[in-house]
Amino acid sequence: MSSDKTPAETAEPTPPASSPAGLSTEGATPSMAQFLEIKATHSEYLLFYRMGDFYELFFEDAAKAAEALDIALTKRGKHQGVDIPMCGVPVHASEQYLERLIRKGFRVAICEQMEDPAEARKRGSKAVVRREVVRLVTPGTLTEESLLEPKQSNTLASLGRAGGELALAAAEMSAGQFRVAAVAPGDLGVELARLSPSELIVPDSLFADPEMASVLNALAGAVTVLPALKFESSTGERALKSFYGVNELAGFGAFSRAEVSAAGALIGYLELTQKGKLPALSPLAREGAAAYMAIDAATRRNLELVQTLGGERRGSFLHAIDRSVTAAGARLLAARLAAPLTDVAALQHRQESVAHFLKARETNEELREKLRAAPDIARALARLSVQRGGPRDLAALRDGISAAHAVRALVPQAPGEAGDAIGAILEGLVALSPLADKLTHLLIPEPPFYARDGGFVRPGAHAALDEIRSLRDESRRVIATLEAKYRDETGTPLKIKHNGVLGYFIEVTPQHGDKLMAQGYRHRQTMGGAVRFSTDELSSLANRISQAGDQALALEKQLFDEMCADALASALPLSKIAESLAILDVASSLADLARVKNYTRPKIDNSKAFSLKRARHPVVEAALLASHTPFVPNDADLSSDRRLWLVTGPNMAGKSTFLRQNALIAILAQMGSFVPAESAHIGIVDRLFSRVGAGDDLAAGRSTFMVEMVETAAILNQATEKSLVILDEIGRGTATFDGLAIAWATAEHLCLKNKSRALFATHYHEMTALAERLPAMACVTMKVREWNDSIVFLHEVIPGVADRSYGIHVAKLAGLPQAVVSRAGEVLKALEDGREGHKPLARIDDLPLFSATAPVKKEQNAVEEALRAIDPDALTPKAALEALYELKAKLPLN
Ligand SMILES: Nc1ncnc2c1ncn2[C@@H]1O[C@H](COP(=O)(O)OP(=O)(O)OP(=O)(O)O)[C@@H](O)[C@H]1O
Repeated sequence: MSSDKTPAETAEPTPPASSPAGLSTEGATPSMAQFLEIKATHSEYLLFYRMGDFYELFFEDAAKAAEALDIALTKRGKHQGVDIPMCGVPVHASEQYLERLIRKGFRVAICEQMEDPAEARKRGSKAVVRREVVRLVTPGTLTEESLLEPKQSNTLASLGRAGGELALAAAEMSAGQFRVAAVAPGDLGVELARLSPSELIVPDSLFADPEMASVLNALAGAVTVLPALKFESSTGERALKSFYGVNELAGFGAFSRAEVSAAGALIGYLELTQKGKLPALSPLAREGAAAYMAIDAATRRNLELVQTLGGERRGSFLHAIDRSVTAAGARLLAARLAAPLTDVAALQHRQESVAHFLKARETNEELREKLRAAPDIARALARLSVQRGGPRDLAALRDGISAAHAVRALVPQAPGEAGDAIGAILEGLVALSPLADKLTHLLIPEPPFYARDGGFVRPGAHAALDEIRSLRDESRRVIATLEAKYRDETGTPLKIKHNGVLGYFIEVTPQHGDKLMAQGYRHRQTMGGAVRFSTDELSSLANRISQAGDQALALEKQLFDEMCADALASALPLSKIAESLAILDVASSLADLARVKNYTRPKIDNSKAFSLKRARHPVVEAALLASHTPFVPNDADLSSDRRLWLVTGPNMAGKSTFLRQNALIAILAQMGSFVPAESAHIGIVDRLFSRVGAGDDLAAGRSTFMVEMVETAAILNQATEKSLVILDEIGRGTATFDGLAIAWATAEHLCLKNKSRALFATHYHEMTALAERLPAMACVTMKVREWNDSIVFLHEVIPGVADRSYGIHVAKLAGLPQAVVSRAGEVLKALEDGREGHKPLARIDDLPLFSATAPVKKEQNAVEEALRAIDPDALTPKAALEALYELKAKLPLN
């Protein structure tokens, strides 16, 4: 058996196995046994098994991968008498296949050949090539450019529990960050929503804990369950100490056992997946509690912070405010959006730098030009640190350092208060000239991705390499001369060619073959249309060429390793440069945003103020701009004596837009950005809640109303005097009186118990009566104008109560059949009269049936018509629910 055959090829027939799962090694050949052993220890991974130029997958792995990748599933040999399913991907194109598998939620173990087949044969003709798993590819441990979204960070998180406490650690492998924080059980969902990890490792004991189920289920495919043993704090402490090469962890801070458990398990997982090639991570930093505005997952989703409800980035809040010019800047902006600060001083610091670049407009524009040229230093460095980098990554460092130089020369030290803020950023832009000089000297301007084929060292940069290369090139010229000489000698139009199997050879058409044979040329191969020969002279020349090529490659590889070592020795200053460039990009892009969109600097303090003048919704404003419609700015003032605003008004009048714009502005302000308003004064918001619109959580088996109530419960249980709460049409999903009662009690609780600043939009006009009993509640409404039996929305928030709901007008605008609109008008009148003391249903009974104004059949047709017009495939769950409401409304009353 050849040492490099697939295990399947050499399997001896034995009784058929009942299933490919749980395969035994009984009767297996040595190479099959090797495969099965490796697979057994990586059963939860798809095993990419290196066979020459391919990664091959067998058994169930092959079936799963072939389906996921849409590639051919074949068979290769038999195991215990049964065909072995097999598929494979070429090594050189494996990244693209990996990407697809990872995106589909698979985890992959890469198993390489650790020696040459020839070496294995030295141990005996039946020896198997040594193979080892060199890496486990999981969503949280990716570094490849093709596997990562440039503008999205990729966080690996770890959840630990010890002594009844929980802690979350998070590492950004591709940016080198590493943090840990204790977390209260009730805040776990919020913290995970902020981190939004690509992968969360949890001990099996926690995973089995029913109290964790709803939080962990929300992360679904991102959760990796590991044995609780891996989370022991003593093991964790050892892992951390050895990772940082220290005797004591105290130098990094005082960590609780839960924190050590989470952080230590994370390092352990990196060791497991990276097989010793550990990334460079910053010293473990402990995050203080309450450093960030708490925003739960539902609020993030409802406010469409980073993606719309339909899953698009375009149309999201982040998309509307992102004017960054580098991928690292975009990631930092997203991180700031995910975690708005609660520290006034830190926010003022951020505001100062935005103000500085807003004032220095010309510098800012030049700065943006320079930043645009800055490559992604952090990700290049991460790849190099786990030995997956290439010359292109070294060039990224070279160009990054030079961009940092250019930026430093451009941005002068700022005067006054901005001085501290700008100074702190510029400090990170260290010169690193020796490294930059070396990389510039050695690398060609645009080197290839991989080092394996060479060709990236600049000609003239290294004398010994130049010499070998010229020898190689010279020999190629000698071959051309040789060809001419042999043509003369033989009088044939022979050619000297090269291929991977024969190397260099002489080729003639068959009619000239005998002539060459007669002249003593050495015959090598006869093909259909050609005969191939060689000579001693050609062989020795070919040898020289190939040796020179090998030598050149080895030398380039050595130079590459040296450059990598130099770069990694400067990993810390390099990540500082990367960080400073990203901070500059964010400051300068927020300044650009403020200038272009006319944003203003909010006053931020620890008061409970929330006062905005002429404020706008960043996303709706941008959308309206596209259709040349002006956005109507609105004020908001939620000071203590009118901290709850009850917003009434017809559908489509702009209530939701108004509610959301206030929440978004609070986030913007606490990101350190300027805000879309004429003036703003915001007292730090500790928690932001938003309950808007209807959305089924069918996957979790909860109805619309249940979701609404769960979210409302979370708000009422957690909102504080410093929180901001947005409630849109609470109670809509149930019977009118129940809904009104719940909305009523919720508003009372919010105003009197939570005492939060709150905006409460409702269609229950009855609730405005609450204003008399709640002095801190104010009633506002959306201004509309009636015109020719129709209404015009003015989108202006004014004090007062909507006098009517105009639902029927809106229905008419939406194209409800005229007969339905008229009938609804009659019913409405009867209901309204009913409020004045008559029995409404009796009054409706008194009305002539629909048939009196329009034939019933016609109305049934209207429902049918509407049904026919619906394309279920094109509807979102929300739109479907709304369509259902509309359909019900179209039914004739009986
Ligand atoms: N301030 C504004 N200026 C200009 N147009 C606006 C403004 N506010 C809202 N609009 C427009 O009105 C549309 C409807 O707004 P919105 O969804 O906020 O209404 P609503 O009162 O919440 O309606 P519903 O009660 O049906 O949810 C928006 O899509 C937008 O185009």
